[in-house]
This record gives sequence, C-alpha cells and structure tokens, in this order.
Amino acid sequence: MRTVSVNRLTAAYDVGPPVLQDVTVTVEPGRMLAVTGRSGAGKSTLLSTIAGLLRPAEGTISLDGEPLGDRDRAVAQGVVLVPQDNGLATFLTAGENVEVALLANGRGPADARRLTVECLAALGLAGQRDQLVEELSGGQQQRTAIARGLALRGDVLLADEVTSELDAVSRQTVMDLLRKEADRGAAVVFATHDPDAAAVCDAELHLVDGRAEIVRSEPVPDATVGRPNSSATSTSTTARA
Ligand SMILES: Nc1ncnc2c1ncn2[C@@H]1O[C@H](COP(=O)(O)OP(=O)(O)OP(=O)(O)O)[C@@H](O)[C@H]1O
Repeated sequence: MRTVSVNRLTAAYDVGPPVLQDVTVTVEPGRMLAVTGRSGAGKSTLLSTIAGLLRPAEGTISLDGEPLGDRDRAVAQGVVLVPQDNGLATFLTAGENVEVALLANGRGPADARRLTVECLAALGLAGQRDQLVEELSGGQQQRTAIARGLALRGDVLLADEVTSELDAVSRQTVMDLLRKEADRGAAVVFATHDPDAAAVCDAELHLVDGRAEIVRSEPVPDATVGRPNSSATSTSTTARA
C-alpha cells in the first residue's frame, strides 16, 4: 500500500491561468481525505493530476517517494480513479463494465466474474448486472462506476463526487465501502460538495480558487452521513491524512 504525497503542486490546462496553486497534502494508507470547495475550485483537477491524467506544471506527486508518471503508469502503480462523469461504456451492461476493467487489469476470467458479482451486490446492483448502462438511472450508473473502482482493489482510490446522485441510504453505503477500502489499506481521496460525507473522512483539504485554504487533519468526532456536520478546521496547508 502506498502513501500519496502531493508537494507544492501547481496545475494548469493548455489555456488559462493555473487551476491549482501550491497545493501540498499527504494521504497515508488506511486514511480518507475529503477534498472540498465550491464548483470550479479545482477538486477534479487535483484528482485528475493524482491519477496521472494531467501533468503537474510545478511541484511533484509521488507514491511512496516514487514519482508518479502518466496515466498508464499510474494505473500500473495501483491508482484507481472513479471519475465525476462515471466513465462507463453505455453500450455495455453494468456487469460487463466491471468485468472488462478487471480483465484489462490482469485478473483471470473466473476471478473477474466473482469480483464483479461481489462488488455489484455490495452496491445494491445484483439485479442490474445484465442491464445496459444506458438503461440505468443516474444513481445506478454512479454506483456501477463505484463498483468498478472498488473491484480494482487499488492502492490509491480517487473518488470524484461519487455520491452526488445518490439517496441517503445509498450514500451511507458508499461511504461505508470507501471506509472499507481505507481499512483494506488504500489511500482514499474523495472529492465532494457534501459536508456530511466530508465529515466522515479522516481529514479535509478545502480548495478556494485552486489554493488549499483550510485543512482539517483529524477526524470529526461521531461524524455520520446524514447528520449535521460540525467539521473542525485549522490553518495548516498540509494534511497528514
Ligand atoms: N479540460 C479543461 N480545460 C480547461 N479548463 C478546465 C478543464 N477542466 C476544468 N477546467 C477549469 O479548471 C477549473 C477547476 O475545475 P474543476 O473541474 O477541477 O473544479 P471542481 O472543483 O471539480 O468543480 P465541480 O465541483 O463543479 O466539479 C475551472 O475553472 C474549470 O473551468
């Protein structure tokens, strides 16, 4: 399992000013970091950069001290991304989406089938396995993407607003599953607008216009999804999550 170290990261797209500036954060195995901030603050950009989809303009990202490469290398390093737009192939079934990802990841067919069944069931989608993604509801699609991300058993799990279309019960299920991933030893980075979901994470990195402005580095006592949030904050820009 690997520690993610983001050190003085500045990131920019081809056009426009930097979207992230001087962001520093560490996520250790077994911990969950919430990345919060208003729409456009840079949450997805941070996750994309950790995923290897966007190269840092300045600063570094490393896994256990090993520099992160491009997306292919990040995949080989065990970095799993559940993207905001879910990234599913709509012309495949829910089961095929999960299974194909596992086969591409080097799992044998029997193992891929077993994990697919297990992970879809964990997300309450046992009955949707043979249904085309384009026929699923938005929330079911989101849960399928999470099932795929969990099935890959990454060392690092990047979950980009994966509870945005879910009802309270499903949201709680997903947060429990993300916690299980952390308990398995993964470093979990979870971008969210939801203060309750952020509060059940071990630390919180808050982005304002691409700068890390507020960081909570300790869990919120007794935090539960669905209850009012009472997140603590500090002024440090480094979270040892
Ligand atoms: N592919 C892109 N090319 C150019 N600019 C982009 C691209 N993707 C995002 N941006 C810009 O980067 C900034 C940060 O966007 P990002 O998607 O990271 O924010 P976010 O915090 O995830 O927002 P949201 O909560 O709405 O998903 C925004 O100003 C956005 O317009």
